[in-house]
Amino acid sequence: MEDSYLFNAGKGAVFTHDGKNELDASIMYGKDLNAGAIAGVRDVKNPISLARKVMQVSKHVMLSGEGASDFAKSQGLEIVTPSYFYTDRRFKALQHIKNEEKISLDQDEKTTMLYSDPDNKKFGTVGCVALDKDGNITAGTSTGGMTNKRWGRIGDSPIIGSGTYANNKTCGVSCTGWGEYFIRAQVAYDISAMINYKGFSLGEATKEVIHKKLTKLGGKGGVIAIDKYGNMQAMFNTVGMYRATMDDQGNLEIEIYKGH
Ligand SMILES: NC(=O)C[C@H](N)C(=O)O
Repeated sequence: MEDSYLFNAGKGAVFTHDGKNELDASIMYGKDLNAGAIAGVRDVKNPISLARKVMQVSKHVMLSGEGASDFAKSQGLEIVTPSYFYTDRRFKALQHIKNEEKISLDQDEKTTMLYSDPDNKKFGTVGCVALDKDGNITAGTSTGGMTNKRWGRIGDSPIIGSGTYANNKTCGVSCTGWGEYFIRAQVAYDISAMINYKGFSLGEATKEVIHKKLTKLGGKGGVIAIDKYGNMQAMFNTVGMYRATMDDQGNLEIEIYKGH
């Protein structure tokens, strides 16, 4: 999905205020709670592969910027020129937001960042949660962040517990949405904690965190999640969220708007 220009991750990522693409990603393994994350990377073709290397090869959990790129090179990952990530559609979205910013200077900056970009209403971050036959859960998330971000802004996607979390005892979660709120609500970890400490089902936990906690804060977005029994859940408070599930028989379901 990072290689598809349609999603806000890898190729097709949104633009920063300065017209650059800065990529964030994270991955977590539920068996041993090992995790890897990278933030603000500009030249690594597949950010999620780099996050995975951080998890598997380094002693660290999170690397950022040029240091993360240096580590990618040392691991032989594919490096691209920053222009590889460019797409017209995303660049136009940045111009659109900047124009609106000029028109409505009195508007709250955060509101402008989110709502004046039509594409951003669907966010477009990519995420994956999986349960294997041995009961191991993995969660991963990759994103370009939010259009018009600046000052090295980092969202929830590379933050373990906010945008990504996995624990074999409970569930795996990957988030998309307005990152600042997902960080403040610790969305991914909180869903796992509700299952762990309160005995909630996956459905109850995702509903509580998205429709009560996050919504009350004013946050917009959603999660995909899978629990240790293989139950799958997509919960969001936006109009739609592109998602697909596949069971152990290979049955594929693809949905965009609210479920039936
Ligand atoms: N597109 C997204 O989902 C944005 C991401 N959650 C962020 O705030 O960086």
